[in-house]
Amino acid sequence: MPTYTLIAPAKINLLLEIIGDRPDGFHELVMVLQSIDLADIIELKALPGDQIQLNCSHPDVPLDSSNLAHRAATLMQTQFPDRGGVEITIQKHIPIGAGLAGGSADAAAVLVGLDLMWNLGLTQAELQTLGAALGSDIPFCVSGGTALALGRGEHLTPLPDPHQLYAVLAKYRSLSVSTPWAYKTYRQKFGDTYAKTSETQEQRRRSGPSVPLLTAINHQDQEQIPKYLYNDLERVVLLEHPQVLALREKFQQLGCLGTLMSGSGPTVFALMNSREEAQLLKTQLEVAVGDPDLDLWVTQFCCSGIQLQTT
Ligand SMILES: C[C@](O)(CO)[C@H](O)COP(=O)(O)OP(=O)(O)OC[C@H]1O[C@@H](n2ccc(N)nc2=O)[C@H](O)[C@@H]1O
Ligand SMILES: Nc1ncnc2c1ncn2[C@@H]1O[C@H](COP(=O)(O)OP(=O)(O)OP(=O)(O)O)[C@@H](O)[C@H]1O
Repeated sequence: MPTYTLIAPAKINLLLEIIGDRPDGFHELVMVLQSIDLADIIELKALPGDQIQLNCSHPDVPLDSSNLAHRAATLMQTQFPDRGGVEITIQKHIPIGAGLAGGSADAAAVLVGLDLMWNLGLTQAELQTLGAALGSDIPFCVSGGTALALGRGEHLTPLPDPHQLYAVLAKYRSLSVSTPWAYKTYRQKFGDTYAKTSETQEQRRRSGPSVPLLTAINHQDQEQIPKYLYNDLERVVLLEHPQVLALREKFQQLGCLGTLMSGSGPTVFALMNSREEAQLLKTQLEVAVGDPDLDLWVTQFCCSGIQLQTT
């Protein structure tokens, strides 16, 4: 049986606005999500029966049914029974608990890979619906690129890709942030400011910080885009982790187009116009911070989600 090798890009949030609560206990969001070329590699091999075997050399990645990739395989077996088992090997490159949707990207790769392996012919929308049952970032990870995400994060509208932007990523290796903790803390601190009705939630969407960013993206006004980066979760995560706030401030001092924490963090990114400028900024931050625990990457915006590796 052939091996299916899939590339699973990470995402950064160019915008994350919290509108209010939903009946299902999640938050109503406005997000602009962007795929980047930092990716996990997922290999799928058919196994007999219905066994799911998970391999990953990264010590912090669970190998049991709590792994999102494992949960994606179980979901596919439930929806499409008697198609066989699968061996999943994850080559981890996306840092864990970083705000980059590492687990979500792996789960999205398993959905796409099993669709191909079992020759199901599912549409991207069908795969995204399956993904939404597992986690709010997974639908975007299936399709990737640049997208507006509403609802819990599963209602996606593709946007023109702001091509040729580069993101320098900075994350302390020893620091991860729990997404549930970030949202729970935000609700505790700012829940009284939430829009409570569907009308007021719609008003927030039409008048919030996403408006100028979406205008700049839709008009492909490259220079304007970085000016309108916005993330509500910074209000809890940067307060809890001052060393992450310091990274954001250092990027600003060194000079970049714009800087923001991605998702629930703690990764902070800074946008630059070229790989050379991004590489220089990475080196400058390395020297300025001088902490061996700080990991840095130079990444480029990419216009796709899960891709089958053909070579
Ligand atoms: C922070 C982001 O990564 C930004 O892209 C996403 O909003 C979170 O995506 P995710 O990690 O796939 O989130 P899920 O696994 O669906 O939910 C994890 C937890 O985050 C909180 N959560 C998530 C999404 C959302 N719209 N509202 C929430 O309050 C809930 O407490 C939930 O139990
Ligand atoms: N395939 C996976 N890769 C990494 N972490 C996983 C995976 N499956 C489950 N996890 C668990 O999920 C937790 C969050 O990891 P993940 O890297 O997805 O966070 P994240 O990038 O912040 O996600 P998001 O940006 O969607 O909030 C980890 O603590 C890990 O235990």
